[in-house]
Amino acid sequence: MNLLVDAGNTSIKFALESQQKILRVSEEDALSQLANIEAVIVSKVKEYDVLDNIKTNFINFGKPFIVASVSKKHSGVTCGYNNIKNLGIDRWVAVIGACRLYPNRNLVVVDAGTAMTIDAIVDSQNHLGGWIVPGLSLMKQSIEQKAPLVFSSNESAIEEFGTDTPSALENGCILTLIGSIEKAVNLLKSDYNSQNIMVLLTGGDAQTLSKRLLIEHALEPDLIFHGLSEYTK
Ligand SMILES: Nc1ncnc2c1ncn2[C@@H]1O[C@H](COP(=O)(O)OP(=O)(O)O)[C@@H](O)[C@H]1O
Ligand SMILES: CC(C)(COP(=O)(O)O)[C@@H](O)C(=O)NCCC(=O)O
Ligand SMILES: [K+]
Repeated sequence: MNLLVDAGNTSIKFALESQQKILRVSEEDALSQLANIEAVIVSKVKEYDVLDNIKTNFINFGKPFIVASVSKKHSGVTCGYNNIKNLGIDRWVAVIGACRLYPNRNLVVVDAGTAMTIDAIVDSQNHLGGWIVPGLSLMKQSIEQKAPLVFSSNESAIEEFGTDTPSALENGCILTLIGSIEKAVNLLKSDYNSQNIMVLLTGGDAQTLSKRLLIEHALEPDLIFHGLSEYTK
């Protein structure tokens, strides 16, 4: 059994993996299982103290603690970045996970976390690159911080055109994110002659976006973990 870790900019998530089967667990449960873990594989875009503790524990017992990194090619997928070192590892493992789960589709991989990232993959192995935009919370917070008259509420209505400030803000930000996903799909169709496109949504705001995305898509909350499990081979 392996421990997979997704250390994002907002939160750190854990999963246990055995023979490619993935089970999400709490930090507490992950730590309580350490003695039974053979290897730890980590995607991190930010440092967390708990990771240092796990690493020390693992190294003391002579067990592998693997920090995943981007390579030009992994599991048959070619990285589209010119300088691969600059691509976020969370994006790269999500791309690898997506290609594993949907080997016969052209893909738009959306990780709606602190930032929302979009990555395009054609011919099930050719990563073209992508976009980084502010995530939903960040987008709303940044306007609220700079414009004192703009405020949000937990009760804003779902509507196309907002009829009060919280609703205008919430719907504007969500539909901005939706618009960029649709733009990526349209670009793949028009400029890359791609058919058979699948949009995959992961990250903390995946469900919120799913409700407003009218084109074919799938929720894949464990995409990063599926990608990390390719690093155990
Ligand atoms: N209960 C929640 N706690 C924190 N963030 C949440 C919650 N529900 C939705 N979100 C949204 O999810 C985002 C974080 O998603 P996540 O995938 O964990 O990000 P990251 O991978 O960057 O750590 C937040 O920016 C916020 O917009
Ligand atoms: C774009 C990101 C901040 C997204 O991080 P997240 O929102 O998932 O925490 C992360 O993938 C990152 O730091 N990327 C490095 C820059 C790049 O991918 O080009
Ligand atoms: K993200």
